[in-house]
Amino acid sequence: MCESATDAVHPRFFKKREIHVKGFKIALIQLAVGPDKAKNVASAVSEIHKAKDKGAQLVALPECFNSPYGTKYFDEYAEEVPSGATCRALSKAAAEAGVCVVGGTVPERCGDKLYNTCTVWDGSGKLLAQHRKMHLFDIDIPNKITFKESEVLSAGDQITTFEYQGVKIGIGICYDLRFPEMAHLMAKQGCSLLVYPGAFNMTTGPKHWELLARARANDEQLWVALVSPARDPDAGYVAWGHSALVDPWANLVAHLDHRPDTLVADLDLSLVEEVRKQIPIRVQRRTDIYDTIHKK
Ligand SMILES: NC(=O)CCC(=O)C(=O)O
Repeated sequence: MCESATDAVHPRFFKKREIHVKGFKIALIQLAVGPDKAKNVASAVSEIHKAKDKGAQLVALPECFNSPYGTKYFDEYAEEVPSGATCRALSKAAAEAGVCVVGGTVPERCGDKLYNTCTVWDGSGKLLAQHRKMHLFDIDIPNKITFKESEVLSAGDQITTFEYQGVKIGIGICYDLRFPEMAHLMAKQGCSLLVYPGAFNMTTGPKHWELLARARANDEQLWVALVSPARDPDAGYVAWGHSALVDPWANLVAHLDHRPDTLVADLDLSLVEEVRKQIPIRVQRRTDIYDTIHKK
């Protein structure tokens, strides 16, 4: 029952799949996604186990990892959360591997509505959190990309944060990344890391994907992880790829290119406090002024 462009890499970037700083080890799985749902889920499960073998404590999958991304697919691939086959596979994988799984997203069916939903499973396979994409991807860039999730999906209305092994983590889904207010609310709930399963495209990906991750990290002084599907040039919607990790100083510390791969990184969570202490914007906000003007 349900409730509720180009691949050019800027010279300043360094490409590295494994970094070693102290803290919390995460794996971002840039999965190859195709039309075969069972195959998509099986390869996600297999990658979760491989990531565990590399020491990951949290493993994250991309947006729409069990289905091609496109409005015409959502109804056919949709499942109830948490009773559907994909959720059951994620729960089992999380329990068997003993890791937290941020389960990318799946099209969720709830009554007569569909949502784009991320589920989060703890190391015993228990559902820790469920986030329904709050900002639907409705854009129209003539001769480039027109997409209207709202034709078939309903929007979520909740901020989603959870705690795992002492780390407070927030979840947004793809287009949610464009909304600083949402990241701000998650930071206010104590998050040190925001994870965004996402699938930007070949028009907005090169322009905004990394920029937005660095902007959110800089605004909120926390870690930001973006997890994309791998690029399939023959798909109806071609994902940008480039899963990425940004630190609380807004450095792009690691990223992938467009191919199937896994980024494993050890997050130094002490950087969150370091940057917040050294650049104390959190206590310097003039909410007295903003609120007054806002009310006029
Ligand atoms: N799946 C999405 O929400 C795509 C968002 C996107 O590409 C963007 O530019 O924003």
